Amino acid sequence: MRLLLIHARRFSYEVVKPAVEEPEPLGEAGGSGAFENTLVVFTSVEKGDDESVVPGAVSEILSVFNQVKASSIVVYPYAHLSQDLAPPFEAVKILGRLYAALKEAGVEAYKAPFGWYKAFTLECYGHPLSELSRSVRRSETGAR
Ligand SMILES: C[C@@H](O)[C@H](N)C(=O)N[C@H]1[C@@H](O)[C@H](n2cnc3c(N)ncnc32)O[C@@H]1CO
Repeated sequence: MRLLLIHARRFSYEVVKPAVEEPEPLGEAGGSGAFENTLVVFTSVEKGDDESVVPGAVSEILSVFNQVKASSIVVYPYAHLSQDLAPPFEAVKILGRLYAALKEAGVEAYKAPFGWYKAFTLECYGHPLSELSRSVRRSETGAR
C-alpha cells in the first residue's frame, strides 16, 4: 500500500464520472466534500495487499495526524502511486477497512468515493511535515 499524506488548509473534491465498471455508490456526501485543516491520504492499494496492511497504515497515518494537528482525515482512493495496483474489487475492500479502522480509532475520518474520476482542489500548508509518503507492507505472519 502506498500513501501520500498532504496536510491541507483546504481540500475539496467533486466526482466527474465513473472510472470503473462498478464505482462505489455515492453516499450521503453526494459525491463531493470540502474540508479545512485536514490530512488528505491519497492511497494506492497494491497487488498482494490484504487486511494485514491496515494496522500499519493506521499507525503511520495517526502519527502524522497527531504531529500536524489536523482536525480530520480524508481517505482518498488514488490509483497513481504505484505501478503494481490491486484490482478494484480487492482495493475497495481494503480501503473500506482502512476507513473503518481510522473511525474506530476515534478520529474524524471521511472517505472519498471509490472508482470515480474526481476533480479536486488542494491547498497544502507547505510546512515541513505537510507532504509525506509512506509504503506499508502486509505483515508476513498475516497478524492483524
Ligand atoms: C482517476 C483519478 O481521478 C481518481 N483519483 C482515481 O484514482 N480513481 C481510481 C480509484 O478511485 C479507484 N481505484 C482502482 N484501483 C485502485 C487501487 N488499486 N487503489 C486505489 N484506488 C483504486 O478506481 C479509480 C480508477 O482507477
